[in-house]
Amino acid sequence: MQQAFKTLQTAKGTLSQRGWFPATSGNMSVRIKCSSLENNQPIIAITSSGKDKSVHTSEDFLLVNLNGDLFYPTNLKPSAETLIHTSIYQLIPNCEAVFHVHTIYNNLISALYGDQGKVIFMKHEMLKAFNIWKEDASITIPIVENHANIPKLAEEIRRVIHPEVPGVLIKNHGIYVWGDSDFATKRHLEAFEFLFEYQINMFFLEKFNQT
Ligand SMILES: CSCCC(=O)C(=O)COP(=O)(O)O
Ligand SMILES: [Zn+2]
Repeated sequence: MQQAFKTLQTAKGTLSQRGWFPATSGNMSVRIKCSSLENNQPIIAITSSGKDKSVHTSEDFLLVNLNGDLFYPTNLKPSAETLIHTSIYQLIPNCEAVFHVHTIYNNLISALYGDQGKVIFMKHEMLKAFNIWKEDASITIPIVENHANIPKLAEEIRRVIHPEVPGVLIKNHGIYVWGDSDFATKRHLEAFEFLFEYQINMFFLEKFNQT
């Protein structure tokens, strides 16, 4: 448990320094290795709800099972989006960590391509960060509508995610990213954000050249 909280704290510090958790947005979780805590059922460590992620406190993380039931410490409130995390762990084999951030670039991409329900990136060296090494490499990231109702949003996400692509965009909200370790999840998130920033800059460059 202590190791999981430490892992989350380190990643939270790194990503918050980049401004990827504005206005208390975002949340993170990792799977707990020693799951003997409650009848061997899978357990995740997840961020508390509504915290300033740039500040470290003793109340930043807690433990829930894959039904989202809180069991340690019981005085804290888990992320409002816990159901999205637990859905991803349930559906994606080998998922060990899930990070969610709201950035300007992932919001712009979701707004630009949301109506198509997906955005495709092709022939970028950065696709190797997703272990795609083919000459004609591409990745298709699903985009779902945002819903204030989290069970409805989680259901939308469950409908589109699959093991080949470790992320899903939520329109005008943010991105959920996962991997088979916290290291892989961070690498996937950085690669997605790189591609989004590239695409938005390319979009405006092309517009500028047309004028
Ligand atoms: C301004 S943040 C709105 C809620 C949200 O989308 C989010 O990612 C943070 O929710 P949490 O309960 O995990 O703090
Ligand atoms: Zn969010």
